[in-house]
Amino acid sequence: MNAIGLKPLPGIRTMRVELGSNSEGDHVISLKQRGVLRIKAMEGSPSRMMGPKVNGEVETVSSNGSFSDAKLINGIQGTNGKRSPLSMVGNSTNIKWHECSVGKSERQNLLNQKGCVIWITGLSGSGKSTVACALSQTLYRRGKLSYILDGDNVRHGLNRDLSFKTEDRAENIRRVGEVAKLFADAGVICIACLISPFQRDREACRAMLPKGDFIEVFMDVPLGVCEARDPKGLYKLAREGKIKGFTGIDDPYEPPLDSEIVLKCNVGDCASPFEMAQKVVFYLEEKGFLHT
Ligand SMILES: Nc1ncnc2c1ncn2[C@@H]1O[C@H](COP(=O)(O)OS(=O)(=O)O)[C@@H](OP(=O)(O)O)[C@H]1O
Ligand SMILES: Nc1ncnc2c1ncn2[C@@H]1O[C@H](COP(=O)(O)OP(=O)(O)O)[C@@H](O)[C@H]1O
Repeated sequence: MNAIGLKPLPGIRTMRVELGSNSEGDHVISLKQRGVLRIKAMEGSPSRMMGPKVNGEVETVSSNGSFSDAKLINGIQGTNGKRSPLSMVGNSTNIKWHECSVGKSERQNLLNQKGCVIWITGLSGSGKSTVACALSQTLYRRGKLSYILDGDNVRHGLNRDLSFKTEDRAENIRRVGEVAKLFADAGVICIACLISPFQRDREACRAMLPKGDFIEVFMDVPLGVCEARDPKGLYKLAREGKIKGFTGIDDPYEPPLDSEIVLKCNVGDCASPFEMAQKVVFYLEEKGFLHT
C-alpha cells in the first residue's frame, strides 16, 4: 500500500478516484482521509498518485512519467489541475458525465440483489408477457424488486412515435435497452419483453450492459402454436392482409442461437408460465443475482 503525506481535504472522508486515459476498469483507486490521503488499492497499477493540488484536485503520473486524467467521484473533479474535458455524444455537444457517491453497489446493497436485464424475445403470442409477469410475481414473493418493460406497453408512451418498420423496431429496442440499462443500474431486475426480431438489435442491447448482466430468454414456440393462440386476433388479420409486416407472417423473426435460457413449448407439451419463470429464477440464483 502506498502512502502519501498530503493536506487533508476538509469534509471528505472517502473518495474514489478513477484514472482516465491510461486506466481500465480495474484501475479504480480508493482514497481514505485519515489525516493524510492513502492510496488503498493501487498495487500493480501502472500509475501512482502525485498529490492533490488546490481544491482537492489530484494529479496522476504513470510509471513512464506521462500524465493521465484523474477524476474525483465525490463532487470534485480534477484533470491534472485543469478542468475535465467536455464530451460530444451523438448530437449532444459540451456535455459531461456527473458521478454520485451513491452508486450501483450501494443501491444493490439496499435491495440485497444485483441489477440485471432479463430480455425475453419471441413471436407475438409466444408467452413473453405471461412469463414476464409470472417471473415478476415469483421474485416479488421472494422480496426481490423487478420491473417489466413490455413492448406493447412501452409503445403506449415512450415509443408511441414508432411503427413496425425495421428501423422503428430497431429504435424501439434501442430505447428499451437504454431504459433497461438504467433499471439494472438502479439495482432492479429489469424484465424486458419484446418481439425484438433482429439479432443485431438484441446484441446491441447486450453490448450496453456489463458482461453477464444481459440474460436473453428465448421463447422457443412454433409459429403454429402462437397462431393457434392468437389472443388479440392479430394473426388472423395478418393472414387476411389487413395488417402488413406482421412478424412471422410477412416480416422476419431471427431466432437467437445462443440465449442464456430457452423456454421451449410445443403442441401439447408446454410448461406452465410459473414453471418457466422458475427456470429463470434458478438461473438468477445460480449466477448470484438474488443476493449482494
Ligand atoms: N406488425 C406487427 N408485428 C408484430 N407485432 C405487432 C405488429 N403490429 C402490432 N403488433 C403488436 O405489437 C406488439 C409487439 O411490439 P414490440 O415492441 O414487442 O415489437 S418489436 O420488438 O418492435 O418488433 C405485439 O405484441 P405481443 O403479442 O405481446 O408480442 C403485437 O400485439
Ligand atoms: N406457458 C404457457 N402455456 C400455455 N399458454 C400460454 C403460456 N404462456 C402464455 N400462454 C398464453 O398464450 C397467449 C399469449 O401469451 P402472451 O404472454 O400474451 O404472449 P406475447 O406477450 O409473447 O404476445 C395468452 O393467451 C397466454 O395465456
